[in-house]
Amino acid sequence: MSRVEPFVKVCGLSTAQDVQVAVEHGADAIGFVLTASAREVSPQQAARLATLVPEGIATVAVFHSEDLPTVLERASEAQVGWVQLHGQRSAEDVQAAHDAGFKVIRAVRRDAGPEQFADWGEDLLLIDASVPGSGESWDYAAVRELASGRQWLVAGGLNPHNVVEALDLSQATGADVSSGVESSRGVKDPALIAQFIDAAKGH
Ligand SMILES: O=C(O)c1ccccc1N[C@@H]1O[C@H](COP(=O)(O)O)[C@@H](O)[C@H]1O
Repeated sequence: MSRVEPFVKVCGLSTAQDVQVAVEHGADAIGFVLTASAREVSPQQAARLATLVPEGIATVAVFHSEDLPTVLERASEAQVGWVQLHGQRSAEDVQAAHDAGFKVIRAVRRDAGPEQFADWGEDLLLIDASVPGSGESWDYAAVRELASGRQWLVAGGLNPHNVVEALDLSQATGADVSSGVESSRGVKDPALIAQFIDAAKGH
């Protein structure tokens, strides 16, 4: 039985080689972490890396607890098309990012209250482990009902070996990875990036 090809985002990239591998293997989105993290890059670094990403592949600036004006300022400097908002957010934040010309991934924790899974106008919902970027896996089937009918990405503890099962269990639209394609914390492994995308896309 054929299945729709999932949307694949690879996050926390900081080198040209990693971006090129992700692009060549068919990633749909490339994430640059612009918040405190082992993967943090400056908006200027992100802007340089974003020039390597062809049109049609989303460039995403990832934020945690920064307020919206800071998010918008840094994302503009990084010249990305999307922002990914973790932390305490509101529908007004999503609207403000849209008004500034960005598409929005709104991230919620897998154990968030049901109101967090409602449609706040975001372009994609992302359902993640309790601590984003920690490599922590979870019961990917648990939010299937809550997220049913939404366009959403499953994240948290994914790697080339479990991504297909996670997509099947969760019925998510796509998958997002960081730790699972690293050789050590914050250091991406190009071979793992390629394996992850190939596995997710069924190549
Ligand atoms: O990757 C980070 O360091 C990070 C920091 C702050 C907010 C989000 C972050 N990454 C997101 O976390 C998941 C990936 O988690 P994992 O490492 O694969 O378990 C993904 O949504 C990233 O965009």
